[in-house]
Amino acid sequence: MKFVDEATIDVAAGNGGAGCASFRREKFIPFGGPDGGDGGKGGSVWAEADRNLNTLIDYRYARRHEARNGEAGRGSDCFGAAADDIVLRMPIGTVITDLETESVIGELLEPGQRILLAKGGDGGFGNLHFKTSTNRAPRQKTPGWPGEARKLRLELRVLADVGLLGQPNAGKSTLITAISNAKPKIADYPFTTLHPNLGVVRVAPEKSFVVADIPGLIEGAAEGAGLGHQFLRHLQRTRLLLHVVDLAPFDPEVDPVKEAKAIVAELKKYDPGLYDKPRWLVLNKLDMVPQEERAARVKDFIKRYKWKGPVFEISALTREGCQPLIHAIYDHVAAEQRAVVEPDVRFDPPAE
Ligand SMILES: Nc1nc2c(ncn2[C@@H]2O[C@H](COP(=O)(O)OP(=O)(O)OP(=O)(O)O)[C@@H](O)[C@H]2O)c(=O)[nH]1
Repeated sequence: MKFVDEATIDVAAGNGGAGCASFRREKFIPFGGPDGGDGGKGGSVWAEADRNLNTLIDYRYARRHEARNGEAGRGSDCFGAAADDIVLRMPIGTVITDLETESVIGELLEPGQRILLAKGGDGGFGNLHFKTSTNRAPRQKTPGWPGEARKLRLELRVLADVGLLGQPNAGKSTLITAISNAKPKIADYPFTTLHPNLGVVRVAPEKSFVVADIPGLIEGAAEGAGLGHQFLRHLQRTRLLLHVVDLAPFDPEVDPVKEAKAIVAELKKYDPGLYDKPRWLVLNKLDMVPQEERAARVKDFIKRYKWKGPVFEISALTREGCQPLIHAIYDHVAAEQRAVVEPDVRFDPPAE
């Protein structure tokens, strides 16, 4: 799966229709007044977020999108018809940038959200418009205004619902592979995650969420040493962070509590927004801990780490404990989604 999906398109709104200069010409009315109508407005071009789309691929082929011009005004007080707007449907997470000014026009974040890409030109004035008490037979009319035209870059930032945080080698890639459709590169040496791994986790046919690795978030990342900068942006809408901890480090000198604290300190320094997200602890590699020692090891970790939030004990390798984890994640993500959608639902208080 390609992480960033991009396309460049041209959009052109319609021009406004020209105003008309005309005079009433009727039998028995010798000096009919002006009756030239205004031109119609040109169609505008909009982007609209559609939750059923997940790629910009169509825009790599269909690159030019033009709305129609407004109709010209006519005599007999006829105003030109406005042209219809056109609406380009795009996936949620699309960022739209004006290529000429390099400024971001907007980002589609919620289903149904619309962003104006190019405004249709207003219609010109017909001579009807210029009639005054002193000039009863104006011949003026104005052409329609031109519609806006722009060259745009569309960039899809996949918005992960869940971000994975953890020291290199904690088992993040293995966990993503265990629970999702992603096939990240896994190696038993640190820093294998050079690209963010993304996976769709399907809990049931219509129930899924997106999980993403947060790569290279290592000590020093906040100063720019890590690889995470670019990608952390994509995690801004993440609803939950899973902090994956290697509970059975290969090197006995390594203390998982210290490691965990270091990562979280880094996160706080780098991105307070992400730091404030709900965070769950995922204690990994339990298959490496003898059965009889597990409970004590987990208890000791939680106590020394002073952790009060949710804890999951898993082995990403054997997949033990992964099912309860993904169901809990789904419930959390779905509840948060409802919370986002709910303000749209009107609630009428009962009549007194
Ligand atoms: N025994 C055991 N080994 C695991 C488990 N999860 C991961 N590993 C191993 O730990 C090593 C590192 O795992 P990765 O999934 O690559 O770790 P990561 O956190 O993605 O590491 P980076 O990509 O370097 O950030 C690999 O050799 C995995 O096979 C587990 O639950 N049990």
